[in-house]
Amino acid sequence: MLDEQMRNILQQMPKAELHIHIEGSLEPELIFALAQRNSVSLPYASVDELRKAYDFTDLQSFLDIYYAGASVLLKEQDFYDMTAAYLARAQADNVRHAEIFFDPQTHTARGVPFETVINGIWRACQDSPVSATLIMCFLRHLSEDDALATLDEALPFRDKFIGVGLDSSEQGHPPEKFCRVFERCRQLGLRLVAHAGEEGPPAYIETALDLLNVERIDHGVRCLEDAELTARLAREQIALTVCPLSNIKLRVFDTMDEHNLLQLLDAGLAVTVNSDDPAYFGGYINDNFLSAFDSLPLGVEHARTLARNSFSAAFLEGEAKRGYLNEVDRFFQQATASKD
Ligand SMILES: Nc1ncnc2[nH]cnc12
Ligand SMILES: [Zn+2]
Repeated sequence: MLDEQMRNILQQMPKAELHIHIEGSLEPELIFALAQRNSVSLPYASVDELRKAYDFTDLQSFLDIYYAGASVLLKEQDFYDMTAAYLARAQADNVRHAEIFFDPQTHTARGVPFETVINGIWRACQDSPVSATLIMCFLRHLSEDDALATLDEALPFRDKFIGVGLDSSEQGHPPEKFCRVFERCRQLGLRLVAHAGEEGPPAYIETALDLLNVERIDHGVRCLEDAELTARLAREQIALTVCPLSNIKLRVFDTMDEHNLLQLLDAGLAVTVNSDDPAYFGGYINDNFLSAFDSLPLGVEHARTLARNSFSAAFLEGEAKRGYLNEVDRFFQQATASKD
């Protein structure tokens, strides 16, 4: 059991969230409200029935329901409301900065214009006291040509997103499928990340680094299966955006006691803790911290490291980054002062 002081530290420490799919923050209540507002019919009779369907066996079983949930998003205001709800929840968890993924192809394939998606999400970010930037993800189960066409559609809005990522079904869709589009993005000065080593093998982490030139790996927990790769990730301080509750819900690990978060930290990796798809996986970022610290032998020093890592790995300007890191250091000085 976590003691009161540790709970308070985890909840109150300033933190950045670097792995959150905005469509994965769509709570069942909002799905039903938007379905009614937009006259979309859902294959579930009630919020409770929908929630009961959140019993996943792997990544694909989740993605099927996640894409169905996103079908209620049609108007710019829908994207605004979803993003505003996430940012309010993040603020309550003392998130100071969020780098938010969005999946435009999920919406443009249904006939929703790209500008509707990005303008709604972006406007909510502008209106929030939480610092928030956007990372556009390409769906890896679709073709690279589709990703290239999406990039073309996105370019008129280049000032509204800072980077690109790669998500959706990992197995059978290796990073190298997207070499050309990532190279174009690199030349455009976009920051690069990719999901790798969630369900896919450690080799996908290597190719994401070497062939896509990504700067951070989303998930990456399977890296420990390859000692050389682990040593490289530690040496180069490549950040891993780990999502503990997601990994349990999608059965990457059977239970939180078996999660490898502590081994990753002990290997000297630049680990961060994040929520992934909080509406589907049983909690927001603080729930992820609380659950992991409750089940694993992690203490105050680990919390400090994870809070610092979240800002160090963020795509922030030097001065802003130093400001947040100082805030973390002051927080931990005060939080631990009473014990000295
Ligand atoms: N955990 C995850 N892995 C891959 N694609 C995703 N899209 C939303 N959540 C995802
Ligand atoms: Zn993810």
